[in-house]
Amino acid sequence: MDIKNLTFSYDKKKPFIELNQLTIKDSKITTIIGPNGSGKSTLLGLIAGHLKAHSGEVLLDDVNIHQISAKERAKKIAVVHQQNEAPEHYTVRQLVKIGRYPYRNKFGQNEEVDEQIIDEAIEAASLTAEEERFVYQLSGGQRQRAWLALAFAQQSDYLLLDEPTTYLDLHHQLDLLARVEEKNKTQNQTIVMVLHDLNQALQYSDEIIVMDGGRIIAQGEPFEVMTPEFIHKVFKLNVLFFEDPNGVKHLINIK
Ligand SMILES: Nc1ncnc2c1ncn2[C@@H]1O[C@H](COP(=O)(O)OP(=O)(O)OP(=O)(O)O)[C@@H](O)[C@H]1O
Repeated sequence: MDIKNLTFSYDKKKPFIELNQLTIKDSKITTIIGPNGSGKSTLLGLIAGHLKAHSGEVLLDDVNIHQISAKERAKKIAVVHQQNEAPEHYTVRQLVKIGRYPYRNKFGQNEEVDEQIIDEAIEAASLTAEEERFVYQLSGGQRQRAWLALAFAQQSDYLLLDEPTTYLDLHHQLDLLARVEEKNKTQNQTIVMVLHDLNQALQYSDEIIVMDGGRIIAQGEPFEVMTPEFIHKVFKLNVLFFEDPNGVKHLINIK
């Protein structure tokens, strides 16, 4: 995915997002970090094709994203938002089935294949025991995983996740990230996610994009980009690296 000369603003007077050039690497996990209001969700909305740039373009295989029909786009890009409104009285399975709609055509659909893909998506999100429950009956964490299962069922090239761990306890945060990582590793799905937790960004990403004031101020491998000096500059945090007994480095906050 390539982004060229992109500008976007919520109020027409002054561009908020201004990006000259950005390439999202295929089959990698890219995480967007940055302070509140820096434009992370807006960038994700532009990449997803939910927002229209004022100038410039988002290219998928050299085709402008807005020239791709909504149905074709849904085969290429799946999005899980921070808050997702489930249709009332849908069971988990019915919700996940929505992920197969883009594959319907005038000849119908191969129901058997679809059912198998839905089974796998529900399994990958660890919701098999919940599949006949109504979505409104689920806990916040289970609900988030139901949306993830829907996105898995889309079998898209790209999976975009906007702060997917926000409503989850730590165990479920790590569980969700592990499931996403598994999809990336086993199916080469390109992942673009927004995370607030800097350690999670460090541990789960191949590439980091740092935003501030609507611009990308750094991009690269996590440990190259996220130095204590840089984190202090962007997030006004005093941090240092701590190496755990397994040799994994973590950022810790100091006074
Ligand atoms: N629908 C909207 N209409 C008008 N302004 C908006 C809209 N959505 C976001 N903004 C503004 O655009 C700016 C960037 O918002 P955005 O949600 O992209 O930031 P973010 O980096 O994702 O923030 P956070 O970390 O708080 O989620 C903010 O100043 C916000 O108030």
